[in-house]
Amino acid sequence: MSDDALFPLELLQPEGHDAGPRLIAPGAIHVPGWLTLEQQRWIVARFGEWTQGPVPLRAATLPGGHQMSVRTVCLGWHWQPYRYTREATDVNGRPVLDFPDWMVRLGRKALEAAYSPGDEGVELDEVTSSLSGLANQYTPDAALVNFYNDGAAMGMHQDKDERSSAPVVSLSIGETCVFRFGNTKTRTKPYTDVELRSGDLFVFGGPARFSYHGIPKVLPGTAPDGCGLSEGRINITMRVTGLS
Ligand SMILES: O=C(O)CCC(=O)C(=O)O
Ligand SMILES: [Fe+2]
Repeated sequence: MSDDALFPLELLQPEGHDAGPRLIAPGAIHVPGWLTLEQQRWIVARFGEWTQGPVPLRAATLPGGHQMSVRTVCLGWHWQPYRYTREATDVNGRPVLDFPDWMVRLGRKALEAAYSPGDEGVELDEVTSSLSGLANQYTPDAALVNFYNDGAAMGMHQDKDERSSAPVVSLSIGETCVFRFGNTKTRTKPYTDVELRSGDLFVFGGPARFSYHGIPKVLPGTAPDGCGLSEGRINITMRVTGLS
C-alpha cells in the first residue's frame, strides 16, 4: 500500500481543520481552516510591511494606566482606547495606512463563508442565515492587526467603539489561541471557549455583534509549518466604523 493511502492528507490536518463552519451563538460562526497556508504566508508578509509603516506596533495604554500585553498596528483608522482617529495620536501622530482593497474583498468572502456556507453541513438558525445578505455590501474600513507573543492575552471586552452594527470579521495566523466568546450582558458566564488555529475565520454579527469576548491564552509552539510565522499569533479584526 502506498503512503498516500496509509496517510490521507486529511488525517494529517489538525483536528477540526476540515470540520466545516460551526455555529457558536446566533450570529457567531467559526470557520476552521478558512485560509490556505499560502494565503497565510502572504498575509504574514503584508504584516511585515505594515509594522514597518508610518506607525509601529504598539501596546495600547488603557485610561487607568494599564498597558495591554497585545501589540497592535491599525489600517484605515487607528484605534486607541476608546476611539478611532485618522492619526495615531497616542503613538507618533502619523496617519495610519489605508485600508487595502483586497481586505474589503476578503471581508466579503468571509461573510459569505460564514453566513451562506452552502452544503457544508452546518445548521444555521433563521437569524444567522438572515445575515447572508450583508456579504456583498460589506465594506470594512478599519482593521486592528494584533500580535500576541510572550504570554500576551486580551481581557473580556466588547467591540463597541464603532458606530455601526455591521459584523466583525476575525482571522487568525500562527499559534493557536483560546478565544472566549460570551454574551452581550456580562463579561462572565455563559461563554464558549473556542480554539482558533492558524487559518481560522470567526465572524460575529447580528445578535452576537456586541458580545463580550477575549483571549485568555495563546498556546506556545503551535504555529503550523508553512504559515509564515514561527512563533506568536497574528489576529486581524475588520470592522465598519460608521465614521467619515
Ligand atoms: O485576537 C483575537 O482573536 C481577538 C481580538 C479582539 O478581540 C480585538 O482586537 O478586539
Ligand atoms: Fe474584540
